[in-house]
Amino acid sequence: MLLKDKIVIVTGASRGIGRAIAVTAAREGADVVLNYWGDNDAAYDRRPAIREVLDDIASLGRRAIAVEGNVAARETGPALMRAAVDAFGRVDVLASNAGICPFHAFLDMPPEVFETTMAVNLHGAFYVTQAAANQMKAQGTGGAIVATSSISALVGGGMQTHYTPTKAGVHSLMQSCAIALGPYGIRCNSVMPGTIATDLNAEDLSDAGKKAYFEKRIPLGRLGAPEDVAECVVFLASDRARYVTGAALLVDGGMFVNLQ
Ligand SMILES: NC(=O)C1=CN([C@@H]2O[C@H](COP(=O)(O)OP(=O)(O)OC[C@H]3O[C@@H](n4cnc5c(N)ncnc54)[C@H](O)[C@@H]3O)[C@@H](O)[C@H]2O)C=CC1
Ligand SMILES: C[C@H](O)[C@@H]1OC(=O)[C@H](O)[C@@H]1O
Repeated sequence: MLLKDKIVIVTGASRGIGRAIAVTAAREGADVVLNYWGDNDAAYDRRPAIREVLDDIASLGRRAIAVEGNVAARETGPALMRAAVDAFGRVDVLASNAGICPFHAFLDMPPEVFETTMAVNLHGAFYVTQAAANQMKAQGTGGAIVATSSISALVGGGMQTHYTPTKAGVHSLMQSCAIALGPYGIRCNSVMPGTIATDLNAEDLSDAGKKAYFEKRIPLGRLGAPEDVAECVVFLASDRARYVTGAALLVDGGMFVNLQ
């Protein structure tokens, strides 16, 4: 088991990639703190989603608690660490995954859409990472932080001008944190998923032509599944990746390299 008896915090764990990370970590022997934001789940009509994740983890024989909190709020990171320590005694791994992508054109982008996307995706990742790093440093046991960046850190999207800079920022955050936290034995890496079928892009991909375009562009011939990403996060969080820090792993079925 890759994460036997590790304590893992996952942000954005009620649905999609975060849910898969949480369940995969539990399958690999971890106990898990599940962060989520009910307002976001409600926007997708999925408000009880976290209950299913708690049940999945219990059925694997591992422990989990759910802690609601908007990662964009500065106090959420420290609150997550307190909850983890109260329930399980320490923090070994953070999967900083929560994110939003409200597709919108650039020229008439409402400032609140831009600012909320920055606040959740980038500021949220910063504050939760900072809180986890302080907890791990105080424990003196090292740790691993894996952020969900994106292929969008490397390439653009005309309806994602507010989103792609947050994913480049998350990638850069992990690179700089790898330097800042290496002396404490804390490794920092990111995954860069391509197009993974989740609620986040279900509406966008309901355009059959767009979905077919992606499937054609991806050498492996299919959209990603949340579990495809989760397995890579668990690897980077595990001791198998003990000499890997500051790295970014594309998990995109080969889409990025497919020029022609
Ligand atoms: N789906 C895709 O194709 C890709 C997704 N990503 C990234 O993966 C991450 C997860 O995305 P998906 O699973 O697709 O999304 P999703 O919409 O399926 O799930 C989002 C999760 O984040 C939580 N959340 C939303 N806003 C939050 C907030 N303010 N505070 C705390 N939790 C919040 C929700 O409760 C839910 O658990 C995001 O960072 C996204 O940018 C990256 C590349 C591709
Ligand atoms: C939500 C999009 O389909 C998805 O998000 C990303 O980060 C990927 O680049 C895709 O564009």
